[in-house]
Amino acid sequence: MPSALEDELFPSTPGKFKIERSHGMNRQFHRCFASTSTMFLWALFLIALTASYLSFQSFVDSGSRYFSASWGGIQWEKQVRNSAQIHRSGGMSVLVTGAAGFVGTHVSLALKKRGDGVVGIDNFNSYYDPSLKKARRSLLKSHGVFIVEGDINDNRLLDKLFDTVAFTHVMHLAAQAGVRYAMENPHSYVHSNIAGLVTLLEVCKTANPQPSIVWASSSSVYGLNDNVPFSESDRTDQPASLYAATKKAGEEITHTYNHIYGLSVTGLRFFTVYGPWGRPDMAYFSFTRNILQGKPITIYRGKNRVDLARDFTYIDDIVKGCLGSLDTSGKSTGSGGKKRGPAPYRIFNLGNTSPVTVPTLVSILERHLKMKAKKNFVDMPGNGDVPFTHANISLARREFGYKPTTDLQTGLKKFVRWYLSYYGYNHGKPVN
Ligand SMILES: O=C(O)[C@H]1O[C@H](OP(=O)(O)OP(=O)(O)OC[C@H]2O[C@@H](n3ccc(=O)[nH]c3=O)[C@H](O)[C@@H]2O)[C@H](O)[C@@H](O)[C@H]1O
Repeated sequence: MPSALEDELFPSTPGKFKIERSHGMNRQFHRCFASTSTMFLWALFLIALTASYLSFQSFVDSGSRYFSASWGGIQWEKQVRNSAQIHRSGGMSVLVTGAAGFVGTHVSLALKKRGDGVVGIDNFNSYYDPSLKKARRSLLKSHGVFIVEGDINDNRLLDKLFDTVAFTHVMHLAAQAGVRYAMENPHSYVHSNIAGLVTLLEVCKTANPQPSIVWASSSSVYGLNDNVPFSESDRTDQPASLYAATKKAGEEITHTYNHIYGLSVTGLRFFTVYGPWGRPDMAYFSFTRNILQGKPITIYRGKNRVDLARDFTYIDDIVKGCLGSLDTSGKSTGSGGKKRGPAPYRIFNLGNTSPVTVPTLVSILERHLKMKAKKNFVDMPGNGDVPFTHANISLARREFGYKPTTDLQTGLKKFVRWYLSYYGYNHGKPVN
């Protein structure tokens, strides 16, 4: 039996076996052997502990995934199928991504109203106030459109949706929007506009039947192009923001899937879309809020104090363009993940064809709100903005009769009416 002194000198805790005094070889050999076997036992113990920890973790992971999943189950499938039901002859069943977004809500509603089946998907992220997205969801729900809460990067969810419904079309509007925010959070653009897009295309390519895809590109792809008005054939290889670069990448990525897998693809270059239920991060929206609250607004100016201008496009015109694109999209040709023949690949500008300067936008808002703005003019910071946009829309006009009919004056009047009915005059002001 080892003595207490021995215990003190040769503690049994592995890793602490340091003391080697004047003991004989025999004893050292004995200790060494003893420590090796102890260490071996400890190693075994640690391996067993790690293994059981890992399997526990994976159990917890899959368990929490199962329990926290907001989709799946008989009731859920029933809601998806009901929402996707077509109520007109020759109608389509459309999966709308970003359905709780600005354009997504309007397009979903228009499709549903004319008798098409619509299922939405949206991740309800907090890029801007999610309560506005939830209000849009309620609006859609009241018209029989169900929005699944989930991310387009979740291929299991997308597979499940395609297992549940044979979607004829995908209207892909989910994206990280905003030109200037790309400097703050670049990875969110890669996550949604690139990784999410690829995940969606991977699912579409293997779906049977393959859906036709219409998706939101952006006027920002024209970047530093200064041919006016912007035509689809103009160069788009000089993006001025990461947002624009990810949208341009989307055009190339969708081309690849069209080329290899026979997916029918239509990319729509939207020009600064505005209107009721719009995006609070956009200038017309935040200007309205600030004017009503008596707060100053910042108006960017270009080189040599030239006013910036945008081809502001009213949401109802954009919706017509989206529906026209879906109706003329042509079929995908692949099946079983294999291309069976060439499929359409199209790109269209959806703009208004009459650019308006930002100060003019502000003066229209002042008139509708019957309030003066406190204006700060600032030189355009180098944050991704371009000086002007102007769409040539002849291609969309030729293909599906696209013809915008709402000028900025009329469109902003409708926006202000909606804004005041939704938020009231006191939006953001403390109630006394
Ligand atoms: O067509 C597009 O593809 C894009 O349109 C939209 O981008 P933009 O055209 O930049 O719209 P928006 O932010 O409303 O700024 C409008 C003008 O106000 C100026 N602006 C802006 C903010 C401000 O505080 N001051 C200001 O002068 C600003 O310099 C600009 O001149 C979408 O947001 C984008 O997601 C994308 O879809």
